[in-house]
Formats: sequence, C-alpha cells, structure tokens
Amino acid sequence: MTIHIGAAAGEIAETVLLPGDPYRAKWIAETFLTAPRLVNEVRGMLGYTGTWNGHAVTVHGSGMGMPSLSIYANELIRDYGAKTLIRVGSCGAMQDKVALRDIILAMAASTLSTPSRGILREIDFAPAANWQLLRGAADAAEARGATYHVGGIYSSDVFYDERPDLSEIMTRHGILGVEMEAAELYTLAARHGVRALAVLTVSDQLMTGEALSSADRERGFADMVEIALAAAFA
Ligand SMILES: O=P(O)(O)O[C@H]1O[C@H](CO)[C@@H](O)[C@H]1O
Ligand SMILES: O=c1cc[nH]c(=O)[nH]1
Repeated sequence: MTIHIGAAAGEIAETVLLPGDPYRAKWIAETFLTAPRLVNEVRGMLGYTGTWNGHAVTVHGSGMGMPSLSIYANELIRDYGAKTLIRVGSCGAMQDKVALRDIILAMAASTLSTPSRGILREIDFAPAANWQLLRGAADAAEARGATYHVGGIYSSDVFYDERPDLSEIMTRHGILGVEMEAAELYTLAARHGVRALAVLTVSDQLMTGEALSSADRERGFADMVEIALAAAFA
C-alpha cells in the first residue's frame, strides 16, 4: 500500500496499462481482462488486476497531465515492481493525414517541460518508447488492419493551449499528435530501467476541429487496448 495506491503487495501485475481516465480503466478491465479485481480506488483513481490470455495485467488510471501520471508511475514502478507500462490514451491529431480514431504509436515524446525538468535541468533529454514494445505494437496494428502512424508526439502541460504558434511549429516538425503524459512516462521508464510505450487513439482532429464524445473517449477505443495488450506480450 502506498499513499496513492491501496493495493496490497502482489496485487499489481508487472504489466500495467495506464489510461488517463479511471473509468476507461474500469471499461478496459471489464471488457478485456478475465476475472478483473478492483485493487485501488484511493481518490477515485481506479485500478484493476486480472489476466489476459493467461498473463497477469493491471489497468490503472494515471489521471490527466504529467504531475498526476508521475505519482502513479513512480509508485507502480518503485513500490509494486511494474516492469512494462503502456499508456492507452486519447490525443489530438496535428497532421492532416491523421484522422479521427486512427492509432498513433508514440516513438518519441517532445515536451516543453515535465516533472523531471528539475532533475534533467539543462539537458534536452529525448523521451523515447521501448523498441520491443513499439515493434510489437506496430505488428499488432498491422495484423488487425488498423490505420496507424508511428512517430513523434507532443506531451503538453495544458489542454487549452493559448499558444497557436507552438502547435504550428510542432506540426511543421512532423509531430503527429498532442497529449499530456507520455514524455514523463518515457523519462521515468528510462530512469528506472523499465519498458514504456504510449498507444494513442485520435479523439480530436486539431486541423479540422472534429472531436469525439466523452463516451467514445471512455469506452470506444478497443483497437488501442488490443494493440497494447498484444505488444506487452509479443
Ligand atoms: O484520454 P487520456 O488518456 O486522459 O489522454 C488525454 O486526454 C486528457 C485530456 O482530455 C489528457 O490526459 C490527455 O493526455
Ligand atoms: O486535443 C487533445 C486531445 C486529447 N488530449 C489532448 O491533450 N489534446
């Protein structure tokens, strides 16, 4: 048991899926896992452990933004021994070629700042995905016939961005999409020698203004979950 996670020792699996939304965690556990058990509800941040194809898996909400994700990822890695952490999140598309519901596999996550900024200070650290997971996810996406993109994303500290110039620069540098957690997840994984990946589904097309409903964001992204699970055990 930690300050933010009520699970007993041994109740968290080595493989953890991390959606931002705790209700997406509930949906994933109830839809994809066998015999899911609620292992955390401290602060309403739901976590479940069950099995997928015989493998132990935990699905745990990360909350929105890097400070929140940092709390859960630190405790999952340091206190519970998580070894593979895969973010399963929504994102906004920053390229015309990326459509609503497309999958983005985040090879690298650029950012203005993460909670690790105070540690890295003058270093422009390059937060990157684990290659084995990335390859497994690309293979799984290919096998499912999903429309997917592999490349760089932008992890922002804000959802409501008052700096359109930043989005323009990101788009011009080929960034596929924007979300709010992956850069810190990748940085923590590097620091602790564990594997991480972000598998994202496009919920907003920032170039056209199209957007999915909150119900879709909670329960509509099955491909992303199946790709993440397949990658974890590839
Ligand atoms: O859908 P999730 O996983 O929460 O991810 C995205 O959605 C939230 C903003 O609506 C941020 O957490 C962003 O990263
Ligand atoms: O536009 C979006 C959509 C999801 N998440 C974000 O951070 N931005």
